Amino acid sequence: MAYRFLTSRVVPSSNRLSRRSLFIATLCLSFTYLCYSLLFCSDAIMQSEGDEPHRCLLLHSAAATKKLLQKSSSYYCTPSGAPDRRSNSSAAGAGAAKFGNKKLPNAIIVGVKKGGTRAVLEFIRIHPDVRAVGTEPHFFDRNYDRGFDWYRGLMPRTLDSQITMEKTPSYFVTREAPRRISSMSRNTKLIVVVRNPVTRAISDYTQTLSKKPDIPTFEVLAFKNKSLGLVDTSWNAIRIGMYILHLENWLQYFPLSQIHFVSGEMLITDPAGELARVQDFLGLKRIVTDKHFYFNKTKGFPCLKKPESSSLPRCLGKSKGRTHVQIDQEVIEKLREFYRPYNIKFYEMVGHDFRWD
Ligand SMILES: Nc1ncnc2c1ncn2[C@@H]1O[C@H](COP(=O)(O)OS(=O)(=O)O)[C@@H](OP(=O)(O)O)[C@H]1O
Repeated sequence: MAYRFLTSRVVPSSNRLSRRSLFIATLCLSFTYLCYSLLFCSDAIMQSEGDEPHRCLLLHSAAATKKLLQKSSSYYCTPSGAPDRRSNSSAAGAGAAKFGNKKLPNAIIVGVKKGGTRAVLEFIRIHPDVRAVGTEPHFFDRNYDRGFDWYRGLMPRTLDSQITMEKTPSYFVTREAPRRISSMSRNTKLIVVVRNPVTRAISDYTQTLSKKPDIPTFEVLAFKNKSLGLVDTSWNAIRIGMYILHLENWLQYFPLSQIHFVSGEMLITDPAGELARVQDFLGLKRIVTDKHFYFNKTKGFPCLKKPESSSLPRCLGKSKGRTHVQIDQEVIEKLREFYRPYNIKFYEMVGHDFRWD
């Protein structure tokens, strides 16, 4: 049909060879465009506060809430670049998208920033009994005034048997977050992905530097007085890693048994092992296993073998696994010393030695 259309309208009937060439050229152009669209949208599995915004989604968003809603329900892109409105990729997820109800989350990944929170959410959401918001709602820190109906509206539809999840890493260090979450439900399950606080701080700084190249050096920001070893605990990149202090605040509202700690280091070396424990904690059947992961040598991280019913990308985006800024060994040693007593108290409290020292 297309060939006939072109031959009858565009090219004079006498020139058969050039008509055929024109038709082939049109086909090639369309195919190139299709490939480009696929590549353009295949940059990252996921977006978050720390990630670059999803380019396809930005094209389709206007007002803030609408954008968040679209982003949260649109994680992958269709080949044309239009958002694919699936919150989850599983068949059960697709069913729930039509028939379920929006519910407040049963489980929240509350921290920590740069701990590996995106990896945990993306890995757990391949479970058919889990559905999650793609982006960070920041409800319990920045958007609390919008109310629970607004928050619920961001959630994907779920069947009764499914768990609703979100992740916002800044909750862990937000003073009001534990009280607010417990007022939503005292049964909310909390997941905290923790990582060596020194590496975490460097990761945090590397991310900020990528957005604001003019900031002072890590060393200048980290110390009030370096020769005296006086660390600046008012700098967020340092403060976030004092895990025990933040945890004490959570423990005023939630029992320890309701908080699960994921090792950010083990998440990279043994993602299946960490995910097995997350599934146990959430009361889920162990469906996400080592069969779902492979180690991507180029990326240097575990990636998903195949997001179900999609052939789209399998590794996290470029903002995950950045090359860190080089920091003097002496600075690293001083920070290790600084964190040691906090780490030890944290290990004692949670009953697990994360071996950061
Ligand atoms: N599978 C896989 N792929 C890529 N990256 C992985 C993975 N597992 C854990 N990580 C580590 O996650 C770190 C980013 O943490 P978050 O996702 O919590 O960051 S953020 O707070 O949402 O910005 C990120 O930190 P950096 O390496 O410093 O970039 C990663 O080390």
